[in-house]
Amino acid sequence: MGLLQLLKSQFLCHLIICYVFLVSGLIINLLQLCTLPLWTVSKQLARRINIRLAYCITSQMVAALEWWSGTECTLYTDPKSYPLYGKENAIVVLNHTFDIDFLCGWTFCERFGVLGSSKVLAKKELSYVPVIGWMWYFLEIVFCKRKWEEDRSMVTKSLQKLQDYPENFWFLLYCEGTRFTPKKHKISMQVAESKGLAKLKYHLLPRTKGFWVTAQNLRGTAAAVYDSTLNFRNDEAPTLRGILNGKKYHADLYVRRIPLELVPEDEAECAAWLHKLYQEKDDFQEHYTQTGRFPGPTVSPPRRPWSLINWLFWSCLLLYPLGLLLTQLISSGSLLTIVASLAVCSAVSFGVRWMIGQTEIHRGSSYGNKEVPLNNN
Ligand SMILES: CCCCC/C=C\C/C=C\CCCCCCCC(=O)SCCNC(=O)CCNC(=O)[C@H](O)C(C)(C)COP(=O)(O)OP(=O)(O)OC[C@H]1O[C@@H](n2cnc3c(N)ncnc32)[C@H](O)[C@@H]1OP(=O)(O)O
Ligand SMILES: CCCCCCCCCCCCCCCCCC(=O)OC[C@@H](O)COP(=O)(O)O
Repeated sequence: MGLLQLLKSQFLCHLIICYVFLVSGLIINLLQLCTLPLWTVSKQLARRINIRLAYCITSQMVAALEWWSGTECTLYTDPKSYPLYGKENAIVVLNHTFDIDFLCGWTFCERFGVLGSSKVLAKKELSYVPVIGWMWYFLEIVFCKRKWEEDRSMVTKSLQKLQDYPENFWFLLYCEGTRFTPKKHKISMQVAESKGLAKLKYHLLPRTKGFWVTAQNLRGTAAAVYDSTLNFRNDEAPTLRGILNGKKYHADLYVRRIPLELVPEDEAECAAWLHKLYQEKDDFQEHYTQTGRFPGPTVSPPRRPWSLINWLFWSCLLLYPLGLLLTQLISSGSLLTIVASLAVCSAVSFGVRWMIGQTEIHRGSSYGNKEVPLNNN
């Protein structure tokens, strides 16, 4: 293990990175709160400011992946579609298989200049996560309870609000609705069988309602669906803890650009279209398993310096007062202040561990885990 690698694996380094992330995140959340009065005066200006503030948070995590861990991201795509990425609004359909698939998504957003503005149909529970979840309120992220009857009108309203969004965005949909586990896969394949649908080997059965409502409400706003299939080389199982430890992964992403006009408007036809899309995605994953690559030509969109610059900025801003504080603390020699400081460090460490836990599949929800009574007619 090299010296740099040894340094990256040190708990103290992680604590410093997490301190910068947490404190800068809370400061940005506060600044976002201060933009509230602006929404009534100039909604578009408030949105543009919030896009930039959100970028300051999410790009720190992207910087950890790109610059700290040095993870490589390769894109497999049609060269004719490539120039359009980042220049139009799009609905992104991505497999939900890895702890950090969302972070790879963010990384591609960063490379195409849409990181601050990108959106997702996210489960309501994530809105309570400090920093990220609070930031999402101001980004007009669409939340769902994963109960269609309750979600229908709220999701529709939130999507309609995006029709006059001032900057290009990608709207991410994990149609599987939850992350892949063998148990959830087994249950969803029982549902597939009962519906007479072909079985999938690498994906859960997609939930079609969210996709249909998104396609319907973003027609005329989004130009295309980006069908995206992600995998990692050498059977890597990447985690956020691995990224913090400086572990380098190799992400491969296959993207097909499908004009939104090709997605049927009728709900049942749209559902059938999505099921067929997932069967194709499954074939791509099979191809990857057999050959170690996706079909078609590759490009490696270059990493941009902005995520690193932003990270260095916040580190300098927040580590200087921390250094001063620690020096004063040690020179004061007061046992009480030292104990209080250790308690604050433990709180930061505990808080961040809890947040990292949100990204771990083995701590995932029970959604899709329960056997459903099947109608085999
Ligand atoms: C490559 C570039 C990447 C770009 C990235 C861009 C942007 C990045 C931005 C942000 C990144 C942040 C990342 C954060 C990630 C957070 C993501 C999440 O929180 S995922 C979870 C929430 N999202 C979803 O669930 C979306 C998909 N779900 C749906 O669309 C659902 O339909 C719904 C709208 C949520 C409603 O949920 P509900 O449970 O009520 O679903 P349904 O009505 O569809 O379910 C009933 C239906 O399904 C059948 N059924 C029953 N059991 C199963 C099963 N196990 N599997 C599949 N289907 C099942 C059941 O028979 C019913 O069928 P029918 O409709 O025919 O009656
Ligand atoms: C600079 C780097 C510092 C890193 C240290 C701090 C890390 C803090 C990380 C907080 C990240 C919070 C964002 C969580 C996004 C999780 C996305 C996700 O994958 O959600 C799962 C849902 O889709 C489905 O849920 P399940 O039904 O599978 O359950």
